[in-house]
Amino acid sequence: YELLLGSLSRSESTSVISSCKALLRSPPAVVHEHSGSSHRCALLSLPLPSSRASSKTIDSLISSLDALSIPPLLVSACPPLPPSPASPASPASPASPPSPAALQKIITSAVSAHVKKHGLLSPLPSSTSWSTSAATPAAHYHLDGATVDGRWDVSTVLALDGMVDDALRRDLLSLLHGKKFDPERGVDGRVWEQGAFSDVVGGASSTWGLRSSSHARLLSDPPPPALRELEARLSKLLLALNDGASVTLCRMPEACFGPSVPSVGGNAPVAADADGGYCYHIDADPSLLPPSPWLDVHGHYPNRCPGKPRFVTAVVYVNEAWGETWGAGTVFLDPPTEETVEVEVRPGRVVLMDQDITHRVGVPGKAAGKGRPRYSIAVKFVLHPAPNKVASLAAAGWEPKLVGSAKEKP
Ligand SMILES: O=C(O)CCC(=O)C(=O)O
Ligand SMILES: [Fe+2]
Repeated sequence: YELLLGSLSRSESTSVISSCKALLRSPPAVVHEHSGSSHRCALLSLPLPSSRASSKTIDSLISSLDALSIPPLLVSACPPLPPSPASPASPASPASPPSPAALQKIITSAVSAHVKKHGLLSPLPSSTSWSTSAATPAAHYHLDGATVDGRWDVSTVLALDGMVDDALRRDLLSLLHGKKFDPERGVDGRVWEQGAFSDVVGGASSTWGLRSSSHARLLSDPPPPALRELEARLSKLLLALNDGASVTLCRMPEACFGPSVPSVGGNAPVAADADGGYCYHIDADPSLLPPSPWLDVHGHYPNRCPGKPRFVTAVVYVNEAWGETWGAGTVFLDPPTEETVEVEVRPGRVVLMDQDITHRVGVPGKAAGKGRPRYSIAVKFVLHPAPNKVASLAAAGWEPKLVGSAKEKP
């Protein structure tokens, strides 16, 4: 049998081979290694007696690789490939490897089958009558400055007004409370429950979280029309900011984390949460993902790596009204310098942010009243860039304010 594995660096394939050696009586031969595409791979020849034995061996091989934190993409396990249509001059031996072009073709089609099977690339619609010229930047920050792989890298926070008008904001808000309920009076107990939400793994919390039935409504497929419209506006804006068709906005697929980390959430902080109810957290970091079908294709990489999907969250503040002194803005932290910036809450404001930024939900001040919640809906996306490019979140003319380590560009 031949085994085609993807997402392998040279050192990863060395580990794969030693794992195979440990599992099989005779070690596999590396038939071919290919690194000429974004899907690195190795084609290994395994001495497997039958298809039943081979699926068992392959399962344990994959588990042992998972245990080693090596993300393999098993793209095919099949009887040896026929020799490539070689030129008549080359010897037609059955052991001769397929040509790089033939191998590339096999990999490409195996990878696209895997991508399709796991819903890793489902572009969001961008058709909407909303005009991107309505979007205006209310705040724009760069944080987390660092040289990554020889490139100066910063993360972005961009607050946009004019994306969610009053009608859309009202429809989004109505996803968070029942009909005829006045959302300014406190959370709707049919939609929210206390302690259902924690923004850090294993965190205990007395804050309000969506009940699972309300959460399921937000996550429904197709999405509620208001969410669909929000996503279409975002998608249209990002296409415009990145010169047309070169980027693709998708929901963060379930195949990244499984169902325990959903792509849509709601928040309803109240003044009573001031005593440590909300913690700093990151939403996700593609360099720290657990083993998953997503990891098998994309591997680990730093967010904003050229050519790689960028993990981005959009937070929308959906209250009917919000007083200037009521606080509750989202707080963003630059860990190396501990500098923070806060984006202020305005009804309908959208905050776009890199998911690896350390941030926390803002809690309303006493002036907001004891029980008045500040509502937000947070949607997680992956933004696929053009080949070898970093997809942009802001227009060229929208000058960022540099925060903390972002000022330290060498
Ligand atoms: O509502 C906010 O201020 C931020 C929301 C957030 O960080 C989240 O839902 O992960
Ligand atoms: Fe968050």
